[in-house]
Amino acid sequence: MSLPVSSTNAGKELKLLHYIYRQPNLDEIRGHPQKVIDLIHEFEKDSLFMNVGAEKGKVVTNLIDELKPKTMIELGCYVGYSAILFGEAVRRNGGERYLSLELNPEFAAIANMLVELAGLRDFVCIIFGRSDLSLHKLLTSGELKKVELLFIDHYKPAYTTDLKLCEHFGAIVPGSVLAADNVLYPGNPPYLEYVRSTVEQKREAAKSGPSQSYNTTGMAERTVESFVGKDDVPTFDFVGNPNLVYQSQLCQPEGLQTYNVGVVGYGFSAKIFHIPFVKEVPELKLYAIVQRTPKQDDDAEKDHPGVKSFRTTEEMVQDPAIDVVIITTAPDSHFAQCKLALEAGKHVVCEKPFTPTTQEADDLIAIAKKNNKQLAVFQNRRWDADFVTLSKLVKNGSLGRISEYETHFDRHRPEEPASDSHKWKNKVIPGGSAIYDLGTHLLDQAVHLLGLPARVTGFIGSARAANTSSYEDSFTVLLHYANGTMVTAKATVVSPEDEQLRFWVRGDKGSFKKYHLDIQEDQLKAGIMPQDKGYGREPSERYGALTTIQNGKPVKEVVPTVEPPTYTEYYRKLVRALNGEGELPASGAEAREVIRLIELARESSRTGRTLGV
Ligand SMILES: C[S@@+](CC[C@H](N)C(=O)[O-])C[C@H]1O[C@@H](n2cnc3c(N)ncnc32)[C@H](O)[C@@H]1O
Repeated sequence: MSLPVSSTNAGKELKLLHYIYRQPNLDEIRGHPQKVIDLIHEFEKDSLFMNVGAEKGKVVTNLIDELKPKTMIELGCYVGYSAILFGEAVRRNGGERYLSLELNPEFAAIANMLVELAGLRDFVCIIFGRSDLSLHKLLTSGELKKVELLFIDHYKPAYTTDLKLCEHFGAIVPGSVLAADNVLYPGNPPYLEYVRSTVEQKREAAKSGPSQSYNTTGMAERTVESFVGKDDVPTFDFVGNPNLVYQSQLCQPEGLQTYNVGVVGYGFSAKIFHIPFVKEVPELKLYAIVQRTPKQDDDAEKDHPGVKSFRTTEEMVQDPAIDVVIITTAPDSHFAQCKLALEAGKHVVCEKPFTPTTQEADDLIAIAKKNNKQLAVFQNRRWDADFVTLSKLVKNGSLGRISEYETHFDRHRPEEPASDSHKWKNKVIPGGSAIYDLGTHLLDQAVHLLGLPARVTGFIGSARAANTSSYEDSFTVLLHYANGTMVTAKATVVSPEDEQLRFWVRGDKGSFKKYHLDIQEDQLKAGIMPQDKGYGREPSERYGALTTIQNGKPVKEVVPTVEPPTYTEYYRKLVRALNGEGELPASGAEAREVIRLIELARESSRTGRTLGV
């Protein structure tokens, strides 16, 4: 039997280890599990870690306090967060040991060091290897006779097979308690079905014998392929003990507040940029969609059974069950739609560009305030992997003082779009044109990273030879900063390049150059969803390069694009803000500043003057 090679490399996990072990007060941390946990929380703010986390952790520590197990086992140790948190609770409750099973040798090694630092080395035992092999050894050697409390948090398809393994060896006894994470998100229908089946149902199913493969029904492809290769099979084929009866209880972390979401519009933006991400966040429930004219092959009701369907926003906002309204219609409708939703007492997420004018943005901000509702704007490109990578380089000083920040959104589409094209993106409407469409992304990123400039110069127009509609398809905007930094934000439709330049940022210590637009939009268009394997991850041939001067000579190194939290982070952050636990992912007030810069750039372009902000 071969040991599957884990596909995860432990880059950020190793950085976590360095971060913790480089703390100047290491001696004060040593022997204090909670201090190690706090440092893990502190470090993981910027990246995505797989820890069970504080809220769900509390559900399990409450169980430990109640059950006081002598031995507790967990499947899936990762870097040891739960082993430290739960190990300490088991020890505090008079327990004897905590066994933690982990497949990935790097994670197991990191966890060992953190457990040691937490002072739990003699209590928590991390067993490296795949869980079925480790469990088999523990059960057949007699080392583990019965399961008191089992925390299941590893490879989702193995939840049921590992449980059956324990059942087979008689380790599940009356009083055994299983705590399984992630059964709702990302979801584990076969496990839930198994523990909720009656004895009769299980006996019936057992007649066909062991399945010899994992049951992955209802699981996302990324879930099935994570940690192990997609062809992985369980090592043992046990039917388990169909005579056992489980009491199944769903434990939501205390205070898990959920929000019903209504989406206005059912076009590209709703389908690609909002609904898939709303569905990724457990606290958000896709509740309703406004689609003015459903068609045979384009019907929200059919695509999302069980989700309410409305024809108008007016009707939808009357539904008292809706908490958050997402506006995905064309920009010239944003003001009216946002106003309607805010005045009906809903929180609002407005697609970018926020509004055609600063005046409308200010009015909406005031309406939100008056109604005591949150108003956010979907500046999702703050979570582009390349922008997150660049931001890290700027913030950690790799580039030194930034003198030039060049940011592009160029394509080669020199032909004028057909006049019957229905896309607002090719029409002359308030809030239309490239500067509103693409400029909002580029300018928002620049302001998010560097702050507001002192002055603006704009050149806005069409790069196409034929432009009968007068649609402004291209722009160059210069942002002049008080400290001398110059931002050049450009988008054009005439750029016959094989690789389009995305960022070129130069400072007195280094220069970062990157080609290609972030991969998420293309993946979404190709049907690759946030839960799919590889979503958001940039292939290495698209990585950017950092050039620094060493010994008087330029030295170039490839900078791997970070694994981004993806656009899902926008909605996670929104939930935290709605819970009163942080800032909005991008507020109306922040988006208003971008609209102001656009207005100034347009005026500058019209008058040929550079304007103060
Ligand atoms: C969600 S993480 C566990 C998080 C951890 N319980 C915590 O809260 O800190 C899942 C872990 O399970 C490990 N894993 C996946 N499949 C496994 C298997 N078959 N046996 C043992 N560990 C496995 C992965 O390498 C990963 O580290």
